[in-house]
Amino acid sequence: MAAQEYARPHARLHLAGFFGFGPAYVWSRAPSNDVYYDFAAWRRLAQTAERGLFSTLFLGDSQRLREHLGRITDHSVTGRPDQLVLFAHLAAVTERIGLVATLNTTFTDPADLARRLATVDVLSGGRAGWNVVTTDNDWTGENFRRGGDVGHADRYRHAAEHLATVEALWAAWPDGAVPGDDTWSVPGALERVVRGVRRAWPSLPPSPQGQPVLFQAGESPEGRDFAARHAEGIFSRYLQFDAALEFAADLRRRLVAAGRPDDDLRIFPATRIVLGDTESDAGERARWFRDATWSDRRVRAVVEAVWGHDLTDHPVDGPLPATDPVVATQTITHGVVNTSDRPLRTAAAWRELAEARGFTMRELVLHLNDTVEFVGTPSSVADELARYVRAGAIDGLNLQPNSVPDGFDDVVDRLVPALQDRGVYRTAYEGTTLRHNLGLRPAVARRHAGHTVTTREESA
Ligand SMILES: Cc1cc2nc3c(=O)[nH]c(=O)nc-3n(C[C@H](O)[C@H](O)[C@H](O)COP(=O)(O)O)c2cc1C
Repeated sequence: MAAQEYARPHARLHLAGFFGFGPAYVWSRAPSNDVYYDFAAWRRLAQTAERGLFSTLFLGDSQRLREHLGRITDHSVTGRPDQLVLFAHLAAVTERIGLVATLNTTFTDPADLARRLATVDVLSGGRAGWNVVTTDNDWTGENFRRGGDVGHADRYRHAAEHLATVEALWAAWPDGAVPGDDTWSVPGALERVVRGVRRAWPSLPPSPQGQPVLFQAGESPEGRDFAARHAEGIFSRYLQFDAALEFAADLRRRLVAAGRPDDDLRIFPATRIVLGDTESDAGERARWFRDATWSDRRVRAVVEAVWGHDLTDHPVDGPLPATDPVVATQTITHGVVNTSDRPLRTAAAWRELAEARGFTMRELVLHLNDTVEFVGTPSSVADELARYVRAGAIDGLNLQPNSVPDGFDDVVDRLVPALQDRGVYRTAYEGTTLRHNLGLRPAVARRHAGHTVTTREESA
């Protein structure tokens, strides 16, 4: 496609330093798992990302250790530091990069979350973001007073109410009002937020970006509509080119239906990038990362999660087990990657696929976990990313480092200059806030003068 034929010939790519929790080379081959709790490693990653003019850091969340066959497992990252505490530290050693935390609306309290997020936003000079998730499992719920699972529709209803309260609290402190100033201390200057029969008061003034930037992650029609109504960014799963284009078009339609401009939201799927001196060098590195990520033990764990019992003696380079899954012990609450609540059906589908394609157990698991990655020379990867961005398929990437703590080095040193040469990447931060650097308008909830502060009429 010639440059002038693109839907957005002048669009620019945003990079986000992302840390997921699936099976990953990054944690399995790091000098030790302790690197996840080592501040020096986080600082190095954050400062490298900022040197590479990344728009933001972006952390996923999981609030409970995972289980496999009834026992705590280390097949995925074990434990995660509290994101806002980590970001408070990282804000002190960075200047411009954004700090987007994934926090759920199902198990948190709005006033508490509003205050903690506003604290990071104010202390970082307006660099905070909130990836609003609903968290869809009861094994996370077990760690919270609210407990258990909440049905899908209820989760989104609850999320809308939670978010409305948080935004009302953020908006209730008048812009420019300073403690000590007469306009601030007079009764009624600070607005009270009424939520049901309860009252809440704001804790902090707004940061230079007004309020944290809102992201959303959830892909059902309800999730997409929630994003179209409230969010300014979305963490998506769609990266195959046509699927990404279709997803973007669907979201733009929903934005317009929600009364917003169709360029009001940034789309960030997650991926990895593997660079090499030649295409074949890059391909070899990608295969090496894949093999290092998918140890025999991890391959077996994916199958065990469906079959429901230990398969230690089953060779991973042979066919799937001939026996059927042990149905009774397998439920979605086990919380291991790829868990299924319909083991017999999943096993039948996997067998059919493996037989049709002649897959061993390992080949099947690799096939099922095959995600779109950008593998090539800096120049070929930059060309491909420019195509995605200019066609309007994506706005940014949640980029997983391939190793810790040096995982962003080659992207920053080799890919970023190639993207800049093509005019598809910034050469300096445009501003000091995350909102400014993502090219966003004021938050949806703050657009209209005299925005609503009261989320529900106070009952008598
Ligand atoms: C790309 C993506 C990333 C997500 N990341 C998280 C996460 O880090 N933590 C979390 O608790 N839930 C996460 N979720 C779960 C969602 O918040 C939501 O509960 C789930 O996707 C079910 O909603 P849906 O049917 O609208 O997709 C993620 C969902 C998607 C699609």
